[in-house]
Amino acid sequence: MSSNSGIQIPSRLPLLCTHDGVLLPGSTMRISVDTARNMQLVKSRLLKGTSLKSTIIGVIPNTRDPEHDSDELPSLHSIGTAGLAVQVVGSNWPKPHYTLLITGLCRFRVTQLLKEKPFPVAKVEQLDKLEQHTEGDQADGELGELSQRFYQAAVQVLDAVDLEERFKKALPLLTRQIEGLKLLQKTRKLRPDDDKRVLAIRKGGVFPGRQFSLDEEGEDEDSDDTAMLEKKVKAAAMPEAALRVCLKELKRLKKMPQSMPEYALTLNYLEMMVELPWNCLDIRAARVLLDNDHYAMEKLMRRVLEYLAVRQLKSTLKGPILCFVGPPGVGKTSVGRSIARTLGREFHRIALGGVCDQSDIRGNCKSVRTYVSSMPGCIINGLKTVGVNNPVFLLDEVDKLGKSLQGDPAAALLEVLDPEQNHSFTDHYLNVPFDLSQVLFIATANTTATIPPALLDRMEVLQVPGYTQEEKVEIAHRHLIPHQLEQHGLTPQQLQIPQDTTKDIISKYTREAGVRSLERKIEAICRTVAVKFAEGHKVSRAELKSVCREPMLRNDQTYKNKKEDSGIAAPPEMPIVIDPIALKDILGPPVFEMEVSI
Ligand SMILES: Nc1ncnc2c1ncn2[C@@H]1O[C@H](COP(=O)(O)OP(=O)(O)OP(=O)(O)O)[C@@H](O)[C@H]1O
Repeated sequence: MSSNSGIQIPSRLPLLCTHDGVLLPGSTMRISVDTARNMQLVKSRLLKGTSLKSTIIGVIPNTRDPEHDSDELPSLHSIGTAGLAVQVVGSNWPKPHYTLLITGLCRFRVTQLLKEKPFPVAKVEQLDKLEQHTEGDQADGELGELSQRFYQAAVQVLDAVDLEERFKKALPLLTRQIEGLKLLQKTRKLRPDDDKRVLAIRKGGVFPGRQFSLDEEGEDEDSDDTAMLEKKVKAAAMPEAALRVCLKELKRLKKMPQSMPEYALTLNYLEMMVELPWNCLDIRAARVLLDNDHYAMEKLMRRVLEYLAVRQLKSTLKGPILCFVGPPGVGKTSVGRSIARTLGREFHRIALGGVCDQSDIRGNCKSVRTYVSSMPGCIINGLKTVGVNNPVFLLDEVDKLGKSLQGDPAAALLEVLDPEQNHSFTDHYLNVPFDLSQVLFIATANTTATIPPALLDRMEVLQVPGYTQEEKVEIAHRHLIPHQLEQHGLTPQQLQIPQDTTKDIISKYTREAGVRSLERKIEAICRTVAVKFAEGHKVSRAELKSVCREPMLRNDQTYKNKKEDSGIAAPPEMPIVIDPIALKDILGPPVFEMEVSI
């Protein structure tokens, strides 16, 4: 390339129109000249000229068939290649023609056609700036290096005179090229949405060794990509050992030129690792989830998270099972449900209240399987319902287990909860062992006083105390009201229950440690309002007013008159705000009076 440096083509060039090939800079081709215009050019320019300049002509593609070449000059392609006529050979057979051997020098653009006859001459602008490709030029450093590498590879192949040796030399180059293309394709498939990084890899090329970064921005994008990958690796909740391997690979990846085939392979590996469902508990995510579901349960949640974290570290842990003890309606069942959701497991509640027969736990006797009444116990039934072997089973009301002549259900439950035995739990109906070791059991009770001591011994009791009035108000507004609105197909834009109304519900209509009655009262309000909305078009406004107070009374008199006169009211105006009068209308007179100290 450096041999071409400094070439300056003349600003006017005679144009040779070709129709059977395109001359490209750097290539040499034979051109057959037989049209009148081209013959004229050869005769008067190439054969008569004596200077080097006279042997440079413009070769321009012209698709027109020479058979139909007329006097009229066809419209010319605007870009052509200046070529050096190295050889001219003439012949009269089968018809007069010349054969030119021409080497392409550089591209040019036709700026003005100066004359058409006897052959076209045009004013041209040189396009390839050959002089830029000289050594030492700052902008050309990488191109120079590229051409150097290309040259060395080409010389290697050139030196291989023996065909077998030539194959041996050329094949690895070709294979590497194909390998690189395949890797690029793979990377593109792997991250179809991330064109930027494919582009960055493509820019890097597939040459071994130093990375040819043609774009500094590309490097920045790569470091962004590895940073992103690092984040994903850390967030993938993989076990410690896997995380260590990933971080090591990531470190290697950062140092690796992306042009190396191994780069794409490592990237592939890491992408795969982050996408695997590691099924590990992300304690931080679990905390957020549990906190979102419940209010004022920090202590209980902290212990639950500790319990889950320890189980995650040691899945074979044969520790006690958790038992939530507290008054009704404080959220014991719903915490159990949230734990299942957090773990991504199925949830099943087994009501133990009133169970007094051990066959309720472990099924009817195998010998009477054919009897109509024979059936599996609640554990196997539960597993059948959820269809997986690792659900969360909530053993509700363990304190209300009974006892009868048919055997002690607590004894059967002991077997279920004992990690030493429950991997081969035998239900009498099935009569084959079933592994319960993957099931996560959580028990609930209102009091520990009536839990059989042997069972209590296997449990870690977590007290769930009742709530204060303020906590109940918060629970109502954060959880109960939004939940009930949703259940009744209502929105906060349709129904609003102010905090003062909630306080009234708590103090005048409920008397409980938990929030179950409070939830029922909110449900009653939602139900009434939902019915009114559903009947909206049939109910008169006056009727509606007797139930709900509407704060946004419209001032539009025509609207009011129209509605009141017709008696066929439009849907209630929004939002409906439940004030003390509306509350009394819906829930009736207060059930409890405020206690006043005298
Ligand atoms: N802290 C809380 N935050 C949000 N919702 C709560 C909270 N405590 C209770 N609830 C809600 O109150 C309702 C009753 O709770 P839940 O049925 O879990 O009570 P429980 O303690 O299991 O009662 P029981 O002992 O009668 O079975 C549920 O809708 C639950 O979501």
